[in-house]
Amino acid sequence: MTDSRTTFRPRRSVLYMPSSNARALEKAKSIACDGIIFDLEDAVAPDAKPEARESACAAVSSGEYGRRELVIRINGIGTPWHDDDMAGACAAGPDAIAVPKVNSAEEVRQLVAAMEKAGAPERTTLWAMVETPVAMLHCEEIAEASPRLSVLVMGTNDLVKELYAEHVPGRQPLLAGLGLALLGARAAGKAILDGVYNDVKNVEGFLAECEQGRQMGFDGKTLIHPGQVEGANIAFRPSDAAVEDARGILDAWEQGKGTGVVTYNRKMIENLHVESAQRTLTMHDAIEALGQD
Ligand SMILES: CC(C)(COP(=O)(O)OP(=O)(O)OC[C@H]1O[C@@H](n2cnc3c(N)ncnc32)[C@H](O)[C@@H]1OP(=O)(O)O)[C@@H](O)C(=O)NCCC(=O)NCCSC(=O)C[C@H](O)C(=O)O
Ligand SMILES: [Mg+2]
Repeated sequence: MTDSRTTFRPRRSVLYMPSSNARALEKAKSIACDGIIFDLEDAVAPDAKPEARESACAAVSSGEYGRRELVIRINGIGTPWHDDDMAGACAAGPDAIAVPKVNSAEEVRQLVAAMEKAGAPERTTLWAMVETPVAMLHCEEIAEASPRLSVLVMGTNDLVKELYAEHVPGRQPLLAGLGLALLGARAAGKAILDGVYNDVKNVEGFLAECEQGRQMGFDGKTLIHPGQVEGANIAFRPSDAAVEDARGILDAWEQGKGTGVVTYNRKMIENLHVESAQRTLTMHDAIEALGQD
């Protein structure tokens, strides 16, 4: 269904919002994020869950969020709200349904079967949140369990909790998990989003984490506050220099046609660099087509 190697949808900035927060739901219509996750899980108190579910489904059906990718994060398998959330989300037909704490390929297949049984539209994909040690150790099989699964999402708060680790600059305690999840997603040809940065007032720390996430290979970052959107949009788009380099590489390759290896800016260029350059330009064009930033 979706293969991040052959299709590209910008997911630089994907903003969570509590679906119980009417002001946030309204504000998000004008926030320049690539995607919105209407949360029914951790950001919503148990008493508020039924009303939040209705609000999230109404928001998705409203057509008022423009070109943004709309995702409903339902409560996890085994919780008292899961079945009603799944039924409501499938009827609303968002771009995707995100499910927290997915731990195995079997759970992915169970979720996809539930989506089919509930009549989710074909275009609604599954996003699996990976946020436990057991998920880190099974990311490849989770990612490849179904063509309907399009995106893995890091849940770094839960992962820190489960590891008895700490949130520190540079995220050393999380690097093994982040790396395993990236390997699993890419091996299966799926997109993968980095986790959230909790300190909403710490711009420097946030931007450093965006930079790290992009360097590692994440497609974008999940966010918790509107103030984080612009930084993520810039960090995860190809820079002007990267676009110029990509064009230069393609030109140099074209001129040296048939030689198998050329140089550009004194550096060796082989077919693999040409493929990377093409990906950079595909990303650039897709972001330009959004008509913002
Ligand atoms: C973190 C917040 C609680 C901060 O809230 P607040 O102090 O009210 O922020 P501001 O006063 O600066 O808000 C300014 C305006 O922006 C709107 N706003 C705030 N956050 C959002 C948002 N996420 N989406 C849309 N709009 C938002 C406010 O309503 C203000 O609007 P206005 O009054 O009209 O000017 C808060 O930002 C927040 O609740 N964030 C989301 C929290 C959330 O969704 N958490 C769950 C997901 S994170 C997670 O669990 C990941 C994973 O599972 C893991 O394990 O890591
Ligand atoms: Mg979580």
